[in-house]
Amino acid sequence: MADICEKMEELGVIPVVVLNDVKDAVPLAKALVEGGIPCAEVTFRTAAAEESIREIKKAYPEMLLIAGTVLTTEQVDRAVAAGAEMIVAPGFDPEIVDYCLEKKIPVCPGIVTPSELAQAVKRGLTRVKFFPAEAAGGLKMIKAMTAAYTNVRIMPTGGINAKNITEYLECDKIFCCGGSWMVKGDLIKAGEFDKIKEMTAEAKAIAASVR
Ligand SMILES: O=C(O)C(=O)C[C@H](O)[C@H](O)COP(=O)(O)O
Repeated sequence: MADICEKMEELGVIPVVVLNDVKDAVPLAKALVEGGIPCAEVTFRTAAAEESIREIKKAYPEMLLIAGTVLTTEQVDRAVAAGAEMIVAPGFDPEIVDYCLEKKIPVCPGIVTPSELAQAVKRGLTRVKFFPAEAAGGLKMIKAMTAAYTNVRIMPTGGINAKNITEYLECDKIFCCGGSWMVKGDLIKAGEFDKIKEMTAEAKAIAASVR
């Protein structure tokens, strides 16, 4: 878990991807790698997620692949078997978190409130996702909450973009940010992988300028 979180911190930005068609998986991965962010959180919002992770892992074994929107333990197993190295979810589901901890699968659940954060801390987690970040109080909320839970660092996701990511990354309570702005569904659908590469490189440059 520590190695993966370290990698995430180095990257600064985790692209959150929704893939509707497996054929887009490798071109998208290529754009991310060439743009300088060899990482993707592939969300289990679509049926293509599992196979997409498998295809990307085959083509780019060095990429850090995270499974997102994992809502069942069955999806945990499928994601890991396909090559995902970490499980992420939008919310805190004790069943999924405990399942991952028991199987020693790195897990980064979503939290929004101190009560949810307390559940994570109780289980020994020191890295959590804060989702939906902007809608749930953004940086102000993160700073207030982590003042009480000093050992925890946060990955805000939801509403983060090239304009507001700098202020998030400047906060030492934040280890990285998740976001979909550089891998938007319409760009993938239109096959605009050059544009994705360009926006990924821009995201990478912003993160590098802060860290
Ligand atoms: O599905 C998950 O595991 C999530 O936590 C949700 C995603 O991370 C956000 O939907 C990305 O948010 P945007 O960058 O605003 O598009």
